[in-house]
Amino acid sequence: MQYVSTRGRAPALDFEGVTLAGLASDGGLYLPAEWPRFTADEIRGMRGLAYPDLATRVMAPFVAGSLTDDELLAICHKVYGDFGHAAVTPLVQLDQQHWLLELFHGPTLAFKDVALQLLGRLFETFLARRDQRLTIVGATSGDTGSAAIHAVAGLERVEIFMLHPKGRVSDVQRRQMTTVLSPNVHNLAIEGSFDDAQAHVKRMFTDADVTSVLNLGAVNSINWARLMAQVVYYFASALQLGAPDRTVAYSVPTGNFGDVFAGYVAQQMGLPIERLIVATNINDILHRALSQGDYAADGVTPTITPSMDIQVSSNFERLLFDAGGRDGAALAAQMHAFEDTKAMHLTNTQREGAGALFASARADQTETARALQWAHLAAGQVIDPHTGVGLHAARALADAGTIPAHVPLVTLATAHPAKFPDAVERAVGMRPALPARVGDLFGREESLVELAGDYATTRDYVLGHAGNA
Ligand SMILES: Cc1ncc(COP(=O)(O)O)c(C=O)c1O
Ligand SMILES: N[C@@H](CCOP(=O)(O)O)C(=O)O
Repeated sequence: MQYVSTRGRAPALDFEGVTLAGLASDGGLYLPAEWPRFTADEIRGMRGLAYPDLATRVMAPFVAGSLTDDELLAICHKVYGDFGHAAVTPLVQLDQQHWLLELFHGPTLAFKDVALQLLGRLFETFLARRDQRLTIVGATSGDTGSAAIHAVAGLERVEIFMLHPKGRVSDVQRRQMTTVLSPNVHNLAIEGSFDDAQAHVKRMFTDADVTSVLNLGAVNSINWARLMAQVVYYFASALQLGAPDRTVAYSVPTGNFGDVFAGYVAQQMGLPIERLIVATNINDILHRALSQGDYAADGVTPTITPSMDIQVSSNFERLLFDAGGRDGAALAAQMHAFEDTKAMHLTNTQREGAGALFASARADQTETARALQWAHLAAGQVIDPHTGVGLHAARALADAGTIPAHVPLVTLATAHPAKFPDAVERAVGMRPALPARVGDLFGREESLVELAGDYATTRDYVLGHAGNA
């Protein structure tokens, strides 16, 4: 399998190459040159497979040429054998139509573990093959950071610098990052928003002062391998609900557009997905883009769903490229104009390409709290606020008839409620306890460095400290 950049100028790479490269050298994001497709019979043949076997079946076409099926299967067994639930990503029924897909049974209690645990193993495998080291720079609004740190802490060939917006992640999220005291882990709290942190990270990949001395790698969803691993749970859940003989709809709490783009990939591969609902909080650039065609970032407002406090949404570029006819040069011009003005209009082709599959909705804080209350009272489930955004959108679009009543509607439960205990307690009157597997988080020592919000400060810190692990 070969991968091409959304901006059309970086060299095509194989799976090993894109996994280690992260961002393409032209500033674009890598995508498979073409979508592998399963027939209905092939999908039917996946019914009943255990998660590691299913994961191997779904991901095999993407890794072809870089890993054999046996190598991939061995990695999947190691990774998913350690999850806290035998089903890895269990489905929970809420009522006749609504389901939750619990994605938080990994080590750091968020959906990010499903992909990042795998990515850590892939880094190990490919770096050993090449006898290389990797310096990872990443940005997090709370969950990617801890999942990535847990995936690479202690790895001999990898060092990680993780940027988070100072004071804008929950205490549990921060401690899950800063209490990992491994010498190859650096936590940087920077002034500003997640968007600022993400912009610094992307800039480092195209900054010759950095790339001439460091072999940079990415753990954010700009890295294709992240999205590939997330495609699997769409297959796992849809198969349980009757696919390929029945369509299924999903509501996906969205920030960087990675998780929902993985749903788009599943549909391109032949999974019968009725609709993908893009659910945003009040930082609703994606809802505005999909409903009105205007993609305009106007500053981030902190909310009770901090992981989704994002306005510049990395993976939307992948959708604009694919749905817009895969014209790299045109997209590069569109993205450069957006970088200058922070606004762009979607073309008709892009709107039509996206409109057939995607619907969108936004939830304010009151609506989010009401969704938590409904899940608790009507279905006995305590859910996290990000999942609440998704559930609000799911119920709103089902009530409006956008999703027909006979179509099962799955909301992705992206984090464990104990990661956001204050917001959950305010909404439902009870404080969710941290599962025993995260241990004594509040009794541990923290280590982090606070930095000013400008690019040069972050870059100089990384250059000054890389290689000292
Ligand atoms: C708990 C939670 N829900 C939802 C999201 C949004 O996912 P994505 O950025 O893939 O759209 C995030 C962050 O990415 C998250 O941490
Ligand atoms: N919500 C994310 C933001 C980064 O998203 P990613 O999926 O691109 O890594 C977080 O929790 O850090």
